[in-house]
Amino acid sequence: METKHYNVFVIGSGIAGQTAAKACVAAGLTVAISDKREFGGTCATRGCDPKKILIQFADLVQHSKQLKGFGIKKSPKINWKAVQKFKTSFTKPVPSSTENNLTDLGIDLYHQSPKFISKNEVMVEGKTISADKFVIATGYVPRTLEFEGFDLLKTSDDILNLKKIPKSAIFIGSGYVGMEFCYMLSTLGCEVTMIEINDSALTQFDSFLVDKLTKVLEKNGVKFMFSTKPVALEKLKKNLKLTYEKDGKTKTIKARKIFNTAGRVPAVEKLDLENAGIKADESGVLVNDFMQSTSNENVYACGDVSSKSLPLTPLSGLQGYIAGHNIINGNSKEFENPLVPSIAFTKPQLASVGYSEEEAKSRYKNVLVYKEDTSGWYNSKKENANAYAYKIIVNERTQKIVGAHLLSSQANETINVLTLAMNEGLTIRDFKKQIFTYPSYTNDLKSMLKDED
Ligand SMILES: Cc1cc2nc3c(=O)[nH]c(=O)nc-3n(C[C@H](O)[C@H](O)[C@H](O)COP(=O)(O)OP(=O)(O)OC[C@H]3O[C@@H](n4cnc5c(N)ncnc54)[C@H](O)[C@@H]3O)c2cc1C
Ligand SMILES: NC(=O)c1ccc[n+]([C@@H]2O[C@H](COP(=O)([O-])OP(=O)(O)OC[C@H]3O[C@@H](n4cnc5c(N)ncnc54)[C@H](O)[C@@H]3O)[C@@H](O)[C@H]2O)c1
Repeated sequence: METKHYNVFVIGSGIAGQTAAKACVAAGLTVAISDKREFGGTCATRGCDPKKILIQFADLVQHSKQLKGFGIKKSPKINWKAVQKFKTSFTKPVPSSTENNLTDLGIDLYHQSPKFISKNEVMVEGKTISADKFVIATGYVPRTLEFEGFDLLKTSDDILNLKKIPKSAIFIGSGYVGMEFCYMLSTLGCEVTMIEINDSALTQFDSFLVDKLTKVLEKNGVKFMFSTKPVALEKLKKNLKLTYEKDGKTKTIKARKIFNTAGRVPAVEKLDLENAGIKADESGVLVNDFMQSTSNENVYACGDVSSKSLPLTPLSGLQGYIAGHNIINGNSKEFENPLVPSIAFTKPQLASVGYSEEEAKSRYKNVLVYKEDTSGWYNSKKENANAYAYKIIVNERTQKIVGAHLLSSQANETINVLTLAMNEGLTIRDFKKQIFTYPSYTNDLKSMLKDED
């Protein structure tokens, strides 16, 4: 049987795997990448990028709905087929351009899931491959829900490729994926029900703001069913029927489409990690601060699949860079948990960076909590916005911001300004000295940090 050797064998061609592979090949190492799906990873082909393209059309409709009666006569009619064509013009070229780019750099490509057969060997495409170092960068896959008929559930991949807006849809799980797409479909005319096992949506965000966002989506027509457990799914002629349990009762609900948005888990199943002594749990492949497996020193893991991930694109890229650096130079760069802003792309958007109020209060002796419903402010009123609010947390002793939570139509941009202020250690006074454009949402941030004196 054919055997080949590389210095570095990377599994997964998303941002994490590509970043590690490119660094290694640039340093003169022999490198290969394998992927069992199209090359390019989740973000560019079936995640962040196509999602934002589709959601901007919902934003347009939502914005025009807000201004109906103030000069807008009719909401724009969306040609979904054309929208899909536009989106596909971004996603379709990704696999071939990624493959061409990697090949041009001198990286060998494999198109299958490799399986570890020993500590330093995998089997892929019928070949035994040995490598000095392996990089596992396989990302996340949707969580499998263990109930009868679960295989009828669709995932975010299917939402992104919908041929038409369904008449009705049920989402199971109100995290980032569920909330973004339930906002999109409900705005574009779909009758949406959200089923969530927890007692609220987006539990990783501030509840003062999540409650407001939930109310906005309810106004959009979304029916939220919290503390509800799906237990079985059945196909009818036109619809799907979901059986669920709530308050000790078992009931059913029907819809044209039912989406599994109940979270994503590390993609390690197919790799036979045990043959290489690589340890993984529900957090992913267990790694130390050098992104190196804690149980096999020949192996690094980065991006969503690593146990140190916060599953977001910028962090996955950073971890890929650190893994690559440490393979080339020996373990010398540590992953230091940077401040990571995150955002749910609804309208209004919900963004967050740093500590929650509870975390800040447990960490610092005295904290100042700036919190307000700002729907009466000019920026909100001028677009007849459906909600505008914030919570900013400051360490009273240092007068520095330690957490910021924003609900606004521009939160995806303004959260970055606060991230910069936090990273640079600006005090409230320093921040308020800045001159920003007017009238802008960034300028509002200064008013949110009210003067104490
Ligand atoms: C719908 C959606 C929207 C998102 N929106 C955002 C957003 O707005 N902002 C943001 O920051 N993040 C967003 N994310 C998260 C973001 O996409 C991920 O954090 C990021 O893509 C992770 O990069 P990665 O390189 O670690 O993994 P991925 O990009 O997932 O790459 C992993 C690759 O490994 C391959 N693979 C898996 N198993 C195997 C195997 N056994 N053998 C070979 N190859 C394998 C996969 O096919 C894939 O190509 C979103 C995710 C989803 C699903
Ligand atoms: N805008 C963004 O940055 C963005 C967008 C999409 C995804 N992502 C990344 O992808 C990751 C995964 O996102 P996600 O939305 O898939 O997961 P998530 O973990 O954010 O949300 C999953 C939700 O499903 C619920 N749930 C779990 N099991 C359930 C069940 N049996 N029945 C009903 N509800 C159930 C959970 O309580 C939770 O509210 C996120 O952590 C995020 O980092 C980011």
